[in-house]
Amino acid sequence: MSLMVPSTTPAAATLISPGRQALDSALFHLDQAADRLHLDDGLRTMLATPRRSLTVSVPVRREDGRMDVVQGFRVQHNTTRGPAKGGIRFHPSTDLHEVTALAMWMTWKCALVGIPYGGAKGGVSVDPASLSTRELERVTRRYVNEILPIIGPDRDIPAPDVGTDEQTMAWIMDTYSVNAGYPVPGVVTGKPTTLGGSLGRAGATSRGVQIATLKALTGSPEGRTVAVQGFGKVGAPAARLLADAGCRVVAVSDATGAVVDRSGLNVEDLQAWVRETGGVYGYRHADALSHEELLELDVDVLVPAALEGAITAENAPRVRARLIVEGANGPTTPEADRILADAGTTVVPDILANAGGVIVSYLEWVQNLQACSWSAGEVDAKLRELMESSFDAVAAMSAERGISLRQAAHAIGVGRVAEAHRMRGLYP
Ligand SMILES: NC(=O)C1=CN([C@@H]2O[C@H](COP(=O)(O)OP(=O)(O)OC[C@H]3O[C@@H](n4cnc5c(N)ncnc54)[C@H](OP(=O)(O)O)[C@@H]3O)[C@@H](O)[C@H]2O)C=CC1
Ligand SMILES: O=C(O)CCC(=O)C(=O)O
Repeated sequence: MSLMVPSTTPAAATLISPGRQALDSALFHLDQAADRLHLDDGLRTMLATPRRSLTVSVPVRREDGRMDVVQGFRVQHNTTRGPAKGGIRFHPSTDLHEVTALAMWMTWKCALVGIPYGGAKGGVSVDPASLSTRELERVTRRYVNEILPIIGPDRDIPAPDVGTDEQTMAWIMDTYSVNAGYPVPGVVTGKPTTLGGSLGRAGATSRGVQIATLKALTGSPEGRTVAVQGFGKVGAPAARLLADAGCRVVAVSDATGAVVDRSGLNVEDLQAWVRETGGVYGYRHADALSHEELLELDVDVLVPAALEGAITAENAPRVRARLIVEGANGPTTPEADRILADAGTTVVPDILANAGGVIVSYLEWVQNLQACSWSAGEVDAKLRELMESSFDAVAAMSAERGISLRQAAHAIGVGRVAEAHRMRGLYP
């Protein structure tokens, strides 16, 4: 049984919303893994269907007194291996399909790296840049109040994603705790360290991207050229860490534009420019290029670290990077994957490459539950161990079975969740 039919032409893809395309991709990869694992139709359907999906209306009182209403979502895709876990995204194009896809990827990711969680994701269809800090706080608190009955340290633990940050997590912790009547730091991860956040969480996803890149690059990273799409919480520290490891970061982009310097960007200086001006656009010490050109640069490594659907059937034939390390979730469509595989390009898939964030979220949650705190070195050592062992398991299966790293990662992640279903007897 096939769970879906992916759109096969670029023209067809443009008729479908980005969220629906992301969900189609997620279902396509599940389908492939289910075939490989010989899962029966009932189990396949269970794994394709979210356990719980909540859509809420979030009224926002604007500074000028107007009242807007935006949509919010929390999808718990699976809770068979443990409480649901996953970030909260604030973005204007977020919809239920996108959040469902992202929640499903969280399930496989947590299973793949062996942490005791299911998968979830949340989102609010709002542009955070268009709101004042007070409006943002009101949206966050109201959204959390609406999803309150289904979250909690034993149920579902949110974290940052696109458009949210440590401050958002602090408001979530506070809103939940005020309702509970006592402080509940373990309800959310990615908090400021003053509220029980873990050392190392802020850069954890990027550190994982660095570890995955260094594992995937055969030979020394020295002088290897890198382009990074997205210069936010994942992309900017990833660029910096890859430069620290000896790579030459030649181009980065954000929503404002893209910049290139073949002799190597000074990432720290560029971060200072972004803090000052709000984006990479106009950076003095580099040339401008288009968003599309960045993805097609002749570089050793491309790190997509923005949104889904960046590399498609349309632009994949022009992608020249030999290695793609997916900092973002779902940046490569299944059609693009096939084109890249035929061209001999290695893709380290999202559920492996960007797992550093949820790994350190898990470490933060464990510290919260035990009321203790670990040093930055302890956290980094555990992160490194889990990233490297997960990478090795995926690479070994890929080599053994002659399948892509993405297919191997999904076979392991989906296989572990399917096995947990069988053991619990949820599927008699
Ligand atoms: N934060 C985390 O811990 C984790 C995040 N991820 C994934 O990583 C990705 C990025 O998340 P995160 O860094 O947290 O999000 P942020 O909101 O911090 O950053 C997103 C970045 O993408 C940029 N961007 C948006 N649209 C484009 C575009 N068309 N071209 C180039 N850049 C663009 C934004 O630019 P601008 O600032 O100008 O809007 C911003 O620099 C997402 O896919 C997320 O799901 C995965 C695992 C964990
Ligand atoms: O840290 C977490 O719990 C989740 C991070 C996340 O949203 C992701 O890995 O996509």
